[in-house]
Order: sequence, then structure tokens, then C-alpha cells
Amino acid sequence: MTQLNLNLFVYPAGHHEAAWRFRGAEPHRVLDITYYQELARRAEAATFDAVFFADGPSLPDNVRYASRFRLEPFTWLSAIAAATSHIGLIATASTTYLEPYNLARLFASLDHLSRGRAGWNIVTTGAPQAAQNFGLDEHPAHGSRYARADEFVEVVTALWDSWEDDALVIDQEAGIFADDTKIHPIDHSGERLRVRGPLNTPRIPQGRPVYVQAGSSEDGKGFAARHAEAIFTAHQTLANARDFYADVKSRVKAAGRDPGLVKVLPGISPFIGSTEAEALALREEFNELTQPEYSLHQLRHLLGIDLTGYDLDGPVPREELPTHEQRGYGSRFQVVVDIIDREQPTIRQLLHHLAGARGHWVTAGTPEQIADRMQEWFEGGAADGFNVMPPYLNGGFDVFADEVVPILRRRGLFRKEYDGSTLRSHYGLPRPASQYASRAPDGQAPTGT
Ligand SMILES: Cc1cc2nc3c(=O)[nH]c(=O)nc-3n(C[C@H](O)[C@H](O)[C@H](O)COP(=O)(O)O)c2cc1C
Repeated sequence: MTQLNLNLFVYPAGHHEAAWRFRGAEPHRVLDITYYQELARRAEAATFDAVFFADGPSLPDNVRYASRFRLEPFTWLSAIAAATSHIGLIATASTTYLEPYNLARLFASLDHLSRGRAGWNIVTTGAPQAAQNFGLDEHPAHGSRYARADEFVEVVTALWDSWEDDALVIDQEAGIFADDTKIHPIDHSGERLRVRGPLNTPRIPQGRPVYVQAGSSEDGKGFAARHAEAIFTAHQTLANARDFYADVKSRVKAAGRDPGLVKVLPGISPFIGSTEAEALALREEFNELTQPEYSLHQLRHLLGIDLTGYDLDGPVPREELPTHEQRGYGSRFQVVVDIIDREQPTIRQLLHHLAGARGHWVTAGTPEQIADRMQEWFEGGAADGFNVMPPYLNGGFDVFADEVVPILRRRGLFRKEYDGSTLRSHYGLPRPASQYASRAPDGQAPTGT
């Protein structure tokens, strides 16, 4: 029986925008590596597939009210690697604001030092303010970011393949350290990138990091169909999640790939109580800690409209929202508009709805109820697993690991122990061969990745 894949999505202090103010949070530890090492060890004890760090090369401009600074993923995950042995380590890195050769080296290091546990959340960076940190007047347009991302993945894949598996010889007798006939320049010269190669690190334990993707626009889903082995996504309802799941799986198949080897992992942010009333009260306690200045700023970022000055207990002015076309891409925009159309919330109710996890699925209930809902999405064709996004950390994860994981295990829905030690083995993904490993009869390296 196929089982769920579970990642722990880590945000400093937790995912709820008011997490750092909650009585059970530990905000003074958000720059203490032992805080994350303890968390990762707990997730490993719960046999989670991976811990995942989001990232962006700019400071969100509403850090006054929430612990929304950025931890650079490679350094923090490397320190977590040293404190763990099995849990996967998924780092976000931008194809827009990094160079392929540098990114290939960073992931090569993370995969070597973790003995095969690296995953790459491939983003093009949605935050336009990042442009000014790299000398650009404008953030590159959505379509051109994805065009660069496509070429970027082709280049780094070739770099990770550029050492064949048996290139490293280490023959002290013969005095041969490496067989340089099995180390290949990639000689990439494309529309946006030129990289000679080879990489300056031997092939990594996983062959390539696990490729993760999280964009949900048309460009994003097309990119996912071509490259993703895991897809992060945000959905509020089973119906929407099921539609997305069916859509991306059919796109993967149309791209000539096996949909069974692409894991669709929606986010879930659970408030857990011994009774449903207790769980709902906990969620309300968090919402009471929210600050409209922060929440309205977040809403402006998601919807492209500033509702400052509106009566918070009045309706959302639906007629003043931009259309999807005006807003352009940005899948999270549609998630929020769907909430407005489905529930006709007041502005305050909408702010509280988004406070938990920025448009991801927030749910409150007993451990049994949370397990029931996850099982319904998993067996209902809406998810292969989940990004678990605790409202606050580290305590908010403990209750999930201690109370929900045992139920999932009893139901045969989740592993009781790891049967491998790499992220690829946790996800049930094959280790890709190097594209240079077998030369075609004409001596040319085979094309494609
Ligand atoms: C679970 C999840 C995590 C994400 N993490 C990041 C991130 O760390 N950095 C980032 O720039 N975008 C992140 N995103 C946003 C997407 O990667 C993507 O940038 C955004 O959806 C815009 O792409 P789209 O227009 O194709 O939807 C995340 C999305 C999801 C669902």
C-alpha cells in the first residue's frame, strides 16, 4: 500500500503570522541552531521524509510585526545534517538570482555532507523587491523567469551528471585519483546561460538532488510537468486540491514522464486539541494576537489591493479586486479570491483565514479528525502527502508528531521506520543515471536529462 510522504515546512517561530507572540512559542531562539536541530531530530524520530526551508533573496517588508526574516537554507540545513542521519533536507534556491555553477556546487556539498538527503525547491522568486538587491531596476517578467528556469535546470542537471559515477578511482598503487575520461565538460551555450563545466565536485550520492517545485500558474505547472519530482501547492478545499492533482499528473504524463514518480504535496497547518472546541479555541487565541497592520500588508501582497482604512468588520469589496489577468500570474491570488467568493467573509474574517498559513489549508480538530482529513485527501486523489506547517514551533510540531503520526501509522498510512537513508529512497524515487554514462554508438553524449 502506498503511504503518505510528510515534510516539515519550517518557518522561524511557526507559520501563523502571530506565532512569535504565542505563549508557547520560543521567538528568542529563532537564531539558535539548536532550536532547528532539535526540531529536525523530532521530525526524524517521527520518520518524516524531510524538513523544508523556504527562502527569498530579500527581506519581506513587514518584519516589524512578524518573524518573517530569512534563514539562508544551505548553511542552516548543513548544520541540521550534522545533527541527523535520515531526514531529507529541502532547500529553496532561486533560478533568477543565482548562477547555475554556484547553485550546483551548493547542492553537491549538501548532498555529499548529508550522504544523499538534499532536495531543491526550485523557485523563480516571486518577490519583486529582490531585483534591487542584484542591481536590477525591474524584477524579470514571470514568463522570462520561467524560461530562464527551464534552461537553468538543464545546465545544473548536466553539471551534476558531469562526473560519471565511476570517475573517482582513488588508486593509490597506480597513482590515479580520478579517471578524467569520465569527467565531462558540459559546453552549454544557450539563450540565457553559457557554462563550460565540468562541476568541480564528484557525482553526488543521489545523482541529482530531488527536484521540488511550487509554482501553480500555467508556466509553473508546465515547468513542473517537465522537471518536478515533488510539487508543493496550496489549496483550501478537497475539490480544488483534487482538480490540481489530476491536472498536474496529466501534464506529467503528457510530458512523457511517470506521474507515479511525481509527489503532489499540499500544505496543511493543523491546530490540534483534545476536543474540536479546544482546537478551535486555540486557533482563535492565535487570531486574537494578529495585528491588522501586518495582515493588511500581507493581503495587499496577495491580492494587489490595499484595504487599509476599510471597516474590518465590513465585507471585502469584491468589485474592487483586480481580475486574474490584471494581477497576472500568482496562483495564491486565485486561492484568496476563491475564499472570498465561497465564504463572503468580512475583511477581518479573511485576514484571520490567511493569518494561519498565507492561503494554505488551515484546519482545527482532534488528532483523529486531523488524521481523517489527511486520509480523505490522500485516498481522494488530492495528495500524495503533505507539507506539515505547524502554527507555532517547536511545540506546535510535537503535538502532531506525538498524536497524529501514531494514528496515521496504525491505519497503515505512514511509515513506522525508514527503509532507506536518502531523500530519494523516502520518496520512492529512482537514482538518475548520468546523461554521460553511456555514449551513443556515434560517440555523442545522449541528449536529454
Ligand atoms: C509550499 C510552498 C513553498 C514556497 N516557497 C517559496 C519560497 O521559498 N520562495 C519563493 O520565492 N517562492 C516560494 N513559493 C512560491 C512558488 O514557488 C512560486 O514562486 C509562486 O507560486 C509563483 O509561481 P507561479 O506564478 O507559477 O504560481 C512557495 C509556494 C509553495 C506552495
